[in-house]
Amino acid sequence: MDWSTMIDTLDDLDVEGTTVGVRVDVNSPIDDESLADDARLRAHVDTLSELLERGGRVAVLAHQGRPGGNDFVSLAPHADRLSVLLDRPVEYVDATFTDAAREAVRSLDNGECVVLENTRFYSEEYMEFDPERAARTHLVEGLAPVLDAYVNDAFAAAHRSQPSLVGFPTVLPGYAGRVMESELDVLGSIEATPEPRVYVIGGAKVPDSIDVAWSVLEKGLADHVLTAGVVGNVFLIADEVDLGDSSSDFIYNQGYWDEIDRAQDLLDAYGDRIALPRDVAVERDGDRHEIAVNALPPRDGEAAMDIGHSTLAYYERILEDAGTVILNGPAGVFEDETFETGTKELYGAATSVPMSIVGGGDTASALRQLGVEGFSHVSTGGGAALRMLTAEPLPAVTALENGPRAND
Ligand SMILES: Nc1ncnc2c1ncn2[C@@H]1O[C@H](COP(=O)(O)OP(=O)(O)O)[C@@H](O)[C@H]1O
Ligand SMILES: O=C(OP(=O)(O)O)[C@H](O)COP(=O)(O)O
Repeated sequence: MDWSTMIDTLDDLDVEGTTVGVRVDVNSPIDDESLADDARLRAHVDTLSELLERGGRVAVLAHQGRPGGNDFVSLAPHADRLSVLLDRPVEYVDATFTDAAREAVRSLDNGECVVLENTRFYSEEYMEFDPERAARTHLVEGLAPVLDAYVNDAFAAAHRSQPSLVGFPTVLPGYAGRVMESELDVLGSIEATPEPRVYVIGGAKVPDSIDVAWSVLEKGLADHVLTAGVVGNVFLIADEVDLGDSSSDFIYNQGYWDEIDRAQDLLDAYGDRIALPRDVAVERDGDRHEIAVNALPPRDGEAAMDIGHSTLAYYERILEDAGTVILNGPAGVFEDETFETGTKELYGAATSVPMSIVGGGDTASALRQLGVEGFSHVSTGGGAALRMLTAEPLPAVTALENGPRAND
């Protein structure tokens, strides 16, 4: 699809003196209420600097974390960091669509920037709506009247149909920011990538990963799907492997128990193209200990924290023949040195595939931490990149396509 004829970009926006709501994705790892990684903020510097240098009045909108999570914090640290990255004052306002927020936006001068509060502090933002309904939420009805235009640079959240992503472009002229633009350029033509095509699904967002696996297997886009991380554990349980109580409780407590049935259905339908871990790593006596799947369950209290070396050898053989590999989600709890091996080696092997595309906030942070480099493209998005690489439309992009344009 040539998206560029359907969506305006910053090249089409008359910026000077215009008040622009800019949706970014700065959802970042948080350590004790502070930013543990600023890569997602740095990604948006080009878009924000350009708008400010061209005399725009910028109100930044973004989410951080999910309700109930330890990373569900205010955007105050993000505003502080943006101020350093943009080399200009960035005011933080602890409101999103109230009088205080509107007043802060109205009082912006050309070249000034304000960061509004975490959009998900407001409950409707964590729901999915069609764009017309999203346009009637408190957030959009409250804030849109003080904005002249809307820029979506939040490619990493573009697979969500939430008010800040699909509501604003329904009522305001919408534009793709520079991050959105480059991601759509690179990821827009999965069918043109070399085959065989391998999808690696790891990490912890199990429902999203299973959606993607269904889609790429059903459409014949994937020759192989390699499972790892919590996703791999869910598939092992679906394959009737006894992973022990610790891993099972973790999956249950995350609310992913029903995903086991979906994984089972997927294995029934496409089992010949889905690869499951052959061994897992647990912590035993303070060290890494690998257990073959046929020797499971582990001891009481031990959880599957990484894929083991036998799995790595198996997956690396599949990658040797791949034309394209698309990866999202760490293979294990990479934050702990004991369990970084699976992610480091699997992702390292993927860099030798002719076309290698990686996505995901935690994944990108893991790769930086582990010093793994050399991919064809590192996307700012995980779920969004995977969704795009299933050739499915992204709701936030569709909303930009269908919404009003300045020259309508
Ligand atoms: N076996 C595992 N058990 C528990 N957590 C895991 C396991 N494997 C990976 N994870 C966790 O998955 C998280 C990242 O997953 P996810 O958010 O899906 O990635 P991304 O942000 O790249 O899409 C990391 O915090 C990592 O610790
Ligand atoms: O981090 C994100 O996605 P990712 O983990 O797929 O990279 C985005 O900020 C979307 O967040 P969400 O998955 O809580 O909607």
